[in-house]
Amino acid sequence: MFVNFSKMHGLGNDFVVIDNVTQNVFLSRDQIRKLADRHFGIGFDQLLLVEPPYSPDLDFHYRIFNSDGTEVEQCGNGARCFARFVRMKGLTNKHKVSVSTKGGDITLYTEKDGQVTVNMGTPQFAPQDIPFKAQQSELTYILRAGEHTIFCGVVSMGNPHCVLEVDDIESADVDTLGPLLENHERFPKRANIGFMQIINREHIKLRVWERGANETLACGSGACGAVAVGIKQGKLADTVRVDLPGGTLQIRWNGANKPVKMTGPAEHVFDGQVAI
Ligand SMILES: N[C@H](CCC[C@H](N)C(=O)O)C(=O)O
Repeated sequence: MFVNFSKMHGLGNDFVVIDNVTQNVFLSRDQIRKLADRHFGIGFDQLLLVEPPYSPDLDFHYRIFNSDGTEVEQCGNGARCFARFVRMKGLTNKHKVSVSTKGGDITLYTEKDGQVTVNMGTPQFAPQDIPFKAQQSELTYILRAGEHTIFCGVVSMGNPHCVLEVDDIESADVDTLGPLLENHERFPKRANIGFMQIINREHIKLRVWERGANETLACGSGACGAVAVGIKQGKLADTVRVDLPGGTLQIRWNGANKPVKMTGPAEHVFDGQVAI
């Protein structure tokens, strides 16, 4: 069977996007892992499936698979590419697209300048909503990881995020602490690990060790989670520039039960066909 796909990226966080509205594609975990391989396959951080809506008041359903083959709840950079893909492929002519995901419904707005704004929903901090093992909700938690004592914030953007504040993003020990914390026993579904350097109240630098994908050049839900944690801790303003290794996102959150909004680019690289 041949499957048509588009290769896309959001700030270097790269995706294979498959139209599963006009195609009928089923991929096993092993097939996804093989396609994700950057030498033996196509190569991507995540694979995105565009599917028909599950209810009449939505435009599409959106499934997300990490390069390790696990299906996950949310992908912020992928959502921006999703918005561009469905218009590029003529699946819709709407500028505002409502999409259901495993982690909740999101709304995608394609701006006139080609940037995409995503309403990522309301951040969740209750331990049981992350999920995260804790007696009660705290602004900062203390975790033992190997010989390290880690102070972190924890939040769900539909998917779980652990956010550490670091003094210098370049020297942060992402390769050691990332996998240790991703697989920490207090995260029953593992977690994405954000390393945040606060430049000022309107500007942070961020690196993310992603659950199921290792460090990526950018993580949209991770940028949203880091800003939400920083605002809740009283360290950030309600609109923040987030500089990631792959580029810059603008994140806005007015607190409490308001949604987090993310604005950034979505790029199409090439179309292809792959035998599965
Ligand atoms: N690794 C994430 C999924 C992709 C998130 C990231 N690529 C984004 O832009 O939000 C997880 O397992 O929850």
